[in-house]
Amino acid sequence: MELIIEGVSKQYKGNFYGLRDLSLTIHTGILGLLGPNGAGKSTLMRILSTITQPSTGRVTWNGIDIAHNPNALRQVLGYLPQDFGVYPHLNAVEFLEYLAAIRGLDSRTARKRIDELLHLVNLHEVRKKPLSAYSGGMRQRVGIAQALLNDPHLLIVDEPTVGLDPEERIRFRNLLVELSGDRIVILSTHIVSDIEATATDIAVIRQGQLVAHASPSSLLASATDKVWEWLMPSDTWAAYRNQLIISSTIQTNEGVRVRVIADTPPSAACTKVTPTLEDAYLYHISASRQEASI
Ligand SMILES: Nc1ncnc2c1ncn2[C@@H]1O[C@H](COP(=O)(O)OP(=O)(O)OP(=O)(O)O)[C@@H](O)[C@H]1O
Repeated sequence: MELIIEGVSKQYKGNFYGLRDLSLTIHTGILGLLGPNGAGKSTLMRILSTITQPSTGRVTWNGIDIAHNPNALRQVLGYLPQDFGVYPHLNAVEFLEYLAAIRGLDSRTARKRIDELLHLVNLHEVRKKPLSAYSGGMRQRVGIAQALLNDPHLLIVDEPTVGLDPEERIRFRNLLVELSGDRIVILSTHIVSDIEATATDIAVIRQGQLVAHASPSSLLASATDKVWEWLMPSDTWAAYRNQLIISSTIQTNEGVRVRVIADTPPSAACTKVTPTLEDAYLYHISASRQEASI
């Protein structure tokens, strides 16, 4: 299984770009697609799910250009869009049966598959309740179930954990790991912890361009020697806050403990610390921002 994105740009009306010359090759496993708001994640997801076409460049699925033959991918695609809506008066079984019928599954196959999927997403016990009674996390799990109706080879989930509480977020992450198996899963998010424990590969995008593409361990390694901890008095902190790239701050009894991203220590008082994935993400985003401003 291979999804190749070659020099893809998406230009919207008014000379706005959603993507700019983005190239990426994706294989089996979970790709975490990380980027700040407006980076182009949804634009890329919509292109990969054949909802929209690139302005230039091409995407191939196992060698087939999806602009010329979208059905080759659609048949094996599962997609959970960012703004997934449900019919609140239907229950989970009715809703999934409705979607299965639209997608042309025969009713006997659909019933069996829906029963399996409701067990998988842990909603079997509440399958007869109207969806209006579901929590946000439960609705997202219905969303995943509908994306899996055709047992897809490519599963795309766009910012699935927005609005979920921490427990539901962890449950959703674990579900994605269970599902990854022998398929490509693309998980778009701006929350680093969503992909920390799940992704086999991470792509970072900013302003429509690819900033980094690596395994989580290589991404972590790329931020080695670039993360510093600085304990400074609370009244000094205000003078620095806009000059530094800050990964986190913790107020302590001794002052403010600041985690700073920088190529060299910003003060002799700093100590080098081991990077987290969040630090590495911030390092790549800020490096690309600096490059763009030169
Ligand atoms: N239909 C459109 N017309 C014009 N510009 C658009 C359109 N859709 C997206 N954009 C612009 O393209 C850029 C990328 O948007 P996109 O929604 O793909 O980003 P994103 O990374 O998914 O952001 P978020 O995390 O906020 O959802 C943004 O600058 C956005 O304003």
